[in-house]
Amino acid sequence: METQQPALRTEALCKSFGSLKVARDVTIELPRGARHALIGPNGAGKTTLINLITGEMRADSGRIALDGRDITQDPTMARVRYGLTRTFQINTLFPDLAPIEAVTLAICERERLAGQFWKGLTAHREAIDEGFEILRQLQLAEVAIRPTRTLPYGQQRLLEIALALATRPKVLLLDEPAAGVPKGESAALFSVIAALPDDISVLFIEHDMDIVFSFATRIIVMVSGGVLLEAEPAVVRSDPRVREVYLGRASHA
Ligand SMILES: Nc1ncnc2c1ncn2[C@@H]1O[C@H](COP(=O)(O)OP(=O)(O)OP(=O)(O)O)[C@@H](O)[C@H]1O
Repeated sequence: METQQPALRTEALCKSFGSLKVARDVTIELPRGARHALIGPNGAGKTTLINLITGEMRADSGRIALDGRDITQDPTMARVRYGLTRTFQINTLFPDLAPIEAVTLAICERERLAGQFWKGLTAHREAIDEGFEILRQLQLAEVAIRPTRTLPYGQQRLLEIALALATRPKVLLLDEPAAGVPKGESAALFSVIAALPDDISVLFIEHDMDIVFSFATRIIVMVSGGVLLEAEPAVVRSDPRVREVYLGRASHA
């Protein structure tokens, strides 16, 4: 369900490295429940935009609002507390922990950061129950107690999303969530992402156009640090500028 207040809005974000402009007046909106893809050729500025939104990189100018709250000046950890979470292109998991251990730890960390010091077995029980519920959402319940290193890579990527969900995000930024996953398994991974609850808005970077056009409800096309077009998949597919700079050039984004 979309409401008037977007879950995330950036306004005229700019960032330069010396003379190289990597973000040019980037204004985007993510409505509640969005499943938006961010695409563009290599070096277009997609990961940079995610870094600017999370606060890992500071914009030279522009504003960012999460659920109407201006977070432009807030550090990354505060943004996570307000509900803005990301995943990375590379695997950042602990190989010897089981998924339920990793997710439960992430939940306990969230509670600690929120200033609620959990005491006693009941509280831990609640964290474990919540952890199982998250793993169930990501179809990982059956492998909950296996060491992470023994899981197929696609399930490891889902576990990274599970850890992100442990922060209770309103907005989830996924930087190539299927990177490294065999092509035949990406669609299954994206169906799980698409089926996340509607109160989580998702922006994902993905190079595989079949996946993008199957799972994105809208597509933001970036070129040279700027937004070329933001539209529904059918409009993006038939836009001559997109074909020229991007789709017609190569299968790799
Ligand atoms: N810390 C940095 N210092 C200097 N230049 C940088 C830095 N980070 C990114 N860049 C440059 O900014 C531009 C955008 O990079 P970015 O990684 O955001 O592109 P991308 O669209 O995510 O590319 P890819 O699809 O290859 O991941 C590139 O020219 C890159 O070399």
